[in-house]
Amino acid sequence: MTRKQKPVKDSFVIMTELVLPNDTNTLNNMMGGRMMHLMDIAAAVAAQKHSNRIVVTASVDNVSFREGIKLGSVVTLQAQVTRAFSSSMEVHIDVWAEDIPSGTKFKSNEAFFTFVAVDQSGRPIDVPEAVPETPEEHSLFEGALRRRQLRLLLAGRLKPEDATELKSMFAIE
Ligand SMILES: CCCCCCCCCCCCCCCC(=O)SCCNC(=O)CCNC(=O)[C@H](O)C(C)(C)COP(=O)(O)OP(=O)(O)OC[C@H]1O[C@@H](n2cnc3c(N)ncnc32)[C@H](O)[C@@H]1OP(=O)(O)O
Repeated sequence: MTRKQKPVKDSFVIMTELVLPNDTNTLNNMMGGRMMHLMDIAAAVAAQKHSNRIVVTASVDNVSFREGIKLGSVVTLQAQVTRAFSSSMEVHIDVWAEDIPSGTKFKSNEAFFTFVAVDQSGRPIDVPEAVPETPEEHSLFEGALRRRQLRLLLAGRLKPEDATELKSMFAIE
């Protein structure tokens, strides 16, 4: 049976939040854990839109915090599936922080999340293929295999000798 295909853009999610006092530390900057919570939700909704299934977070790649986000800032999260494998989907997320009174805006975070679509019993279930269309979507799609091998290697789920895509990056002619 041929697998259903869906354009990656159909999974696009945009979420806007205001940084409130409960979200901040004693320096009045947004707490990292609160940011990761928002990122998890936005990325999960993108994976749900692609799969039309319940999804669980399987892994989160490196998340770095470049600059503090002040109380009262507006945070905008943009998430989209980059590639689907069998039951898993990689989601790319960009986060922007904006201080509206001063008119300043900067990109505060970027990350890749992996979600797995599951059935009612929590067992992994196949998802549609994700089809990239724009040059940026193609670039994220191509890199997804390499990133998948790296995260599965680090999770002890892939043997180094099977990480062919990764090895090809370091192959010496
Ligand atoms: C009806 C109402 C709907 C609800 C409407 C409301 C929704 C409103 C939206 C809000 C949404 C919030 C969403 C929060 C989402 C959580 O926070 S969920 C809580 C945190 N996460 C968990 O509890 C997950 C716990 N882990 C597990 O359940 C299992 O390990 C997993 C992830 C299902 C994998 O199960 P497994 O038995 O190891 O399966 P296995 O066949 O070996 O692997 C399956 C796939 O997982 C991949 N995988 C496994 N481990 C990893 C890893 N470490 N890294 C990357 N990929 C991995 C495999 O590569 C494989 O991929 P494919 O080759 O199939 O593409």
